[in-house]
Amino acid sequence: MDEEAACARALQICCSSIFPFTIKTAIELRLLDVIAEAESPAAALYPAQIVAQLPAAADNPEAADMVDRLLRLLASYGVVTCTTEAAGSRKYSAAPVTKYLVKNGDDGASSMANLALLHQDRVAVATWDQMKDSVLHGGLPLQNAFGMLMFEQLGSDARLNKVFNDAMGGYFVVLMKQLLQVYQGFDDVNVLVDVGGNAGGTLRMITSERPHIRGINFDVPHVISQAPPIPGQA
Ligand SMILES: C[S@@+](CC[C@H](N)C(=O)[O-])C[C@H]1O[C@@H](n2cnc3c(N)ncnc32)[C@H](O)[C@@H]1O
Repeated sequence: MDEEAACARALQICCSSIFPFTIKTAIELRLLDVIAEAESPAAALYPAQIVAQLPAAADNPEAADMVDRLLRLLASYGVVTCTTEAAGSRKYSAAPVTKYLVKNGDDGASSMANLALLHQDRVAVATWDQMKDSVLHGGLPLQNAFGMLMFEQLGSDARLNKVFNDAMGGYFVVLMKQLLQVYQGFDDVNVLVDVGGNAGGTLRMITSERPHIRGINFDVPHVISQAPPIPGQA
């Protein structure tokens, strides 16, 4: 790596927290949903067209300009595709990654968007802030920040519990769909216990594909009390 590349890399590293918070903002504003739902997959939208379609009305006259800047950054990471016209205006369209990050895709649960919201949640940010003191003085960062372990914290904070369960309930669908297409190991299983199975989504997918299996979801009370029943299971 030459000196100029090393310097540019160091600058990128120092600014790297900007990207996950831009993703969080794009997901919260549903920018990616608007882009992904454009008339055809190849359709590209100007920032002003995207802002006009946001579920929450924007009264900031600079909203389109800000969205343009957010999306330029996301385009540099391949989250969306950016095309620049001769006059300098930019248009945005979906990239292969976009569908995994929309909240309202064809299959609402098949999204990793809620995982990004969990990892960029204010509790996560406050936890990372404790990392240095954890290294120097011991204790887990979350425990040092909030005085309790993660699953105790989830049991005492209904908002955070929902953020966590929504995150678990989205990304695994994407992964399990792919796994169930290739994995044959469930064929000879009669009873399957998912320890730490959260709301039972993984078990639901497995037992609907392999109906001969009796599934038992095992998790902590504040998760099980919110978990929907699994059709066909006792
Ligand atoms: C990282 S999540 C994984 C969820 C799910 N298996 C998945 O892959 O999406 C860990 C799960 O373990 C559960 N858990 C934590 N401590 C537990 C305990 N002592 N007994 C049962 N479940 C527990 C949590 O409530 C949470 O749902």
